[in-house]
Amino acid sequence: MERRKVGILGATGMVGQRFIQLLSNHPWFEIAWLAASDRSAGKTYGDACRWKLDTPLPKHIAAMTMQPNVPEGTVGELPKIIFAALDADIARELEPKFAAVGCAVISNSSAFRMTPDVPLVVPEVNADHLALIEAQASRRENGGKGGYIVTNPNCSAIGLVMALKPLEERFGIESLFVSTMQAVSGAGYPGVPSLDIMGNVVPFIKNEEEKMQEEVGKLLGRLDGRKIEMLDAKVSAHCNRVPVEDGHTECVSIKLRKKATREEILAAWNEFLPLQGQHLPTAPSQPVEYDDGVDRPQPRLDKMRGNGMAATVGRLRECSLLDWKFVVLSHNTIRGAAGAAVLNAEVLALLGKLDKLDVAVTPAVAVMA
Ligand SMILES: NC(=O)C1=CN([C@@H]2O[C@H](COP(=O)(O)OP(=O)(O)OC[C@H]3O[C@@H](n4cnc5c(N)ncnc54)[C@H](OP(=O)(O)O)[C@@H]3O)[C@@H](O)[C@H]2O)C=CC1
Ligand SMILES: N[C@@H](CC(=O)OP(=O)(O)O)C(=O)O
Repeated sequence: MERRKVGILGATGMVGQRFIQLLSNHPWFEIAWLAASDRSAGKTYGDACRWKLDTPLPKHIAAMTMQPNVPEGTVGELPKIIFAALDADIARELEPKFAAVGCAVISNSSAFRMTPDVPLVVPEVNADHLALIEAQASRRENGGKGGYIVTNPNCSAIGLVMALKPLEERFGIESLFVSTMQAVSGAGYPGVPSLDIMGNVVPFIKNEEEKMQEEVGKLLGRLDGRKIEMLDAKVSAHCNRVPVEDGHTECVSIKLRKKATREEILAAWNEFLPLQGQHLPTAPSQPVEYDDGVDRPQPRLDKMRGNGMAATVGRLRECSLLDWKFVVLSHNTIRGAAGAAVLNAEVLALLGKLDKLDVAVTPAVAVMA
């Protein structure tokens, strides 16, 4: 099968680098276009990026020239699929420009997650919400070229909803309380100053608690025609930054609508295999893995389960305030960001939603300075 050409916007950042890592040998997608800020445009990727991952930067990627961060002016053809890893303010300005020329914009940013006609998707949880793309087709600013924006959630919300979805399906969720311990890579590069985080815990991450609370409502909400009915449950989040490199850990207490035994809850997680048989390259075979070790999950030991795409759950026990409590861990830049977006793109490919894009941009004739 010929691989589809893709671009990465924000390619030099922490999430952008994960995109490079996950897409360099992807069987369905081929990296053909890279862009970041104006500071990077015109440089080779190798010169523009401070590569921070523990696998080598592929030589052919290091040699690629960074393109301008707008659809116009690309040297050569603009790919129809753009993975975006930009700060929210920049994403708000740039992502619609790519959708308007007919690209599928697979975004990591929070800019449009709560926009009613933009799907906010974790494929194992709510792939049906991708139908909202059709609602975007009628937007005037999308220019009738079939372009659209699809988003994945906040990195802490992703691990949480993976653990919650099987419980919501079988027992219903009335309320929950979650307290996070979030890795420093979640703040991008260079991120939190070392003197603030070494030997310390910072009990504040800007807008994080609000995002977690509202995104859980949309992710576990019900698609009703062209809108999402939010989940009717109370969600309260405390978010903390801890001196961990990668992997967000979350302590959850939950009240269910229907009583459930420990065995029923474990079965719900174990039997949660919504993508089984779809053969998606990035999908973990067991999306929610329960570990019955007394002191698991731990970021150093468990973040790479399912190639960094599984959520590991442990320490299920009764809660004296609500019904049950447990711990969930997921890799924040893989499952929580780039891997989530790649999996969204794989589902879009499977659904044929990458086939009708009509990208028409006049390529620049001159090679950039
Ligand atoms: N890190 C994480 O765990 C997660 C991050 N996200 C989200 O993903 C997005 C990216 O995060 P992250 O990779 O950590 O951030 P970084 O700060 O590490 O990277 C930011 C990227 O944006 C580029 N950029 C900066 N300014 C502009 C501009 N004006 N135009 C175009 N590109 C620009 C940078 O390019 P340059 O090198 O040229 O400056 C760089 O490629 C954010 O929205 C973040 O909230 C989502 C989930 C998890
Ligand atoms: N704020 C998250 C990462 C992130 O970028 O989240 P969002 O995609 O919602 O902006 C963290 O610090 O760990």
